[in-house]
Amino acid sequence: MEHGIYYAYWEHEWTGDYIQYIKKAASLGFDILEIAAGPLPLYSDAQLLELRECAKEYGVRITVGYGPAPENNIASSDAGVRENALKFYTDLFKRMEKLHATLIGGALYSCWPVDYTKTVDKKGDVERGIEGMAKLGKIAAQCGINTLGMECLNRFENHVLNTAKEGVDFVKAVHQLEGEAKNVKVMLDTFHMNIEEQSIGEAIRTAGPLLGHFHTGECNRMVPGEGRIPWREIHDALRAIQYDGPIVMEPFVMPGGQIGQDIKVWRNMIPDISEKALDESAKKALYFQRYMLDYQ
Ligand SMILES: O=C(CO)[C@@H](O)[C@H](O)[C@H](O)CO
Ligand SMILES: [Mn+2]
Repeated sequence: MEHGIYYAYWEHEWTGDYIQYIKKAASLGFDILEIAAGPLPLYSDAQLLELRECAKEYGVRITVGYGPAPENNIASSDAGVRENALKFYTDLFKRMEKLHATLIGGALYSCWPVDYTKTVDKKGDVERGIEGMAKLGKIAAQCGINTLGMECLNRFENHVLNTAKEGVDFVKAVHQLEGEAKNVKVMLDTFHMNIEEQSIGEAIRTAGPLLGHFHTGECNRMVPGEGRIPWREIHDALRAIQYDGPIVMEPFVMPGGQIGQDIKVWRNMIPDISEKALDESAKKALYFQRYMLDYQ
């Protein structure tokens, strides 16, 4: 199985020197580096090529994560915003094709984190989300993107998909609407499942063959192995459904910047947050994750 890490572990902003993080991921033994989509629209073709070649040289696969800004909400009740989102993703998918990146995950069906000072229209957001993802899936397929992970998030961050069951119903509705959008898949994250699911193992089994991407982290978003997430149960469920997609750890252990604000980290989660300590902790977590989750 391929194991990865989200670059944001080391950062305070939704951007960074991805070349440096490809090298770091490789040196720590990861197969995948997940990057944030946000900065990619500002990259020149030369920069995209440089990133692609660096990943190739270091044997690291690039996957993409995105917490959509409100103006890129494909399910907005405002038709102008939906139009803008369609343009944004169409351009992003072309950039991903240049990067040879075939997977993107997150709340692509909505925006993130949701502004709950406004009244929520769940039914409307789900319906417009299905229509939007049917369009995006088809466009992404033309760019060689085989996975658009519909991340099921906890209630405090989004209201559209909170459970694996909601994710499955949503994805099936997208497939029914657009046969060429089979790349729209369910994405689960152990941190969110811990809050919303009655059984984490059952949630994974519910997603079954529709599961396309998987994030890991402890209940408080520390690296895998430092908390009380039921890793054995997860192993058994992933084996039962024969999941062979990526497993990307997404730890957040430091406050500060937009990342600290969006993830709501208000304290150092570990005593030493030096780069060296973070690297060692990631390496140990990778060893733990391979040991716990790889199955025969
Ligand atoms: O789990 C989460 C958010 O809680 C992430 O996967 C998020 O969607 C991503 O950080 C956006 O880049
Ligand atoms: Mn996640």
